[in-house]
Amino acid sequence: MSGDQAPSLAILGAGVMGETVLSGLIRAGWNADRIVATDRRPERQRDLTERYHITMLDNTEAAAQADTVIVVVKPQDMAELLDEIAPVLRPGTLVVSLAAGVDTAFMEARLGEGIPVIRVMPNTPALVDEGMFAISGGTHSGQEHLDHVTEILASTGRVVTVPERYQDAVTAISGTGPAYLFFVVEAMIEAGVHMGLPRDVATELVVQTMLGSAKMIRETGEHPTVLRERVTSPGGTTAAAVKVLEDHKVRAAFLGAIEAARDRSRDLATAARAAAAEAAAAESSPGEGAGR
Ligand SMILES: NC(=O)C1=CN([C@@H]2O[C@H](COP(=O)(O)OP(=O)(O)OC[C@H]3O[C@@H](n4cnc5c(N)ncnc54)[C@H](O)[C@@H]3O)[C@@H](O)[C@H]2O)C=CC1
Ligand SMILES: O=C(O)[C@@H]1CCC=N1
Repeated sequence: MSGDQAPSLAILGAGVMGETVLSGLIRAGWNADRIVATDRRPERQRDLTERYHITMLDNTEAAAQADTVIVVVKPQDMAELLDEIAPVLRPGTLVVSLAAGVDTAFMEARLGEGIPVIRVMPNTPALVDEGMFAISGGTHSGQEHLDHVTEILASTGRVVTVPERYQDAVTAISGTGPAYLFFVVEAMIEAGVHMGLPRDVATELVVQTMLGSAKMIRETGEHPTVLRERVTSPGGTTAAAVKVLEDHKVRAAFLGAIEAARDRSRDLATAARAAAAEAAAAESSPGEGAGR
């Protein structure tokens, strides 16, 4: 899809997640000349240029040049950004959104006919090349677009294609998931410190236990319940600990938390549409919003 000419990829809104993708591409050997990025904060522009030697442009310049445009702003900022770049996109430019809640129908409506779009839910472990990406195509995108995005993202993690109706659940599981696991790690380290372990020792114990457990689930292919039962000696320490977790309904709390994330992802779609409607209303009566 992309030719030899630079640049072939633009990252619009290079905050936490935009930089995660950018740094992964650079680590994977992408020439910095093939990537341009944008951010509305000048200090962020300077910082990224210094660290990655990429060219920072404004949104329309970047979108007009690239074959693939990755949009990574907050859902509420998406309408404004898509409206800004829509007039300058060349036919066939692929637009890829990494935003929670923003669906392909919303993007297609703003970008117009003939612009293929792909929706992606990434996660931050892509920063260490262990990301999880779930991708879904829109009405004007085909297998070649999914393959192209898979190839780009596979340099920093695993990529699965899912029907778009799964994306809110995916957002709640793998998009938000690192935060749940960091939360558990924080709690375990605090417990170690509480019991008198030096913080660095507690951290090392917890992090290696997390990594080893994840690797064990993947490499043995065993169900996590079986693995947990193997740690649980009758009448032992694990049984005592798990009883306290069950007494505090920690499993139910996880289910509730993950459903709340799924629901919030749905709300973000509504918020993105509301922001778009508000912007349209302000444009049709420019005096109204003044002074806010
Ligand atoms: N942080 C995470 O773990 C994940 C984030 N996402 C999605 O990624 C998107 C970005 O999230 P973060 O990177 O966490 O937020 P962030 O706030 O770090 O990054 C957004 C960046 O976009 C810039 N920006 C905003 N409007 C702009 C515009 N019109 N033109 C150019 N730049 C603009 C901001 O200055 C900021 O640097 C969100 O839609 C979020 O749902 C998805 C999965 C995981
Ligand atoms: O918290 C958020 O809204 C974003 C989307 C998934 C992870 N972070």
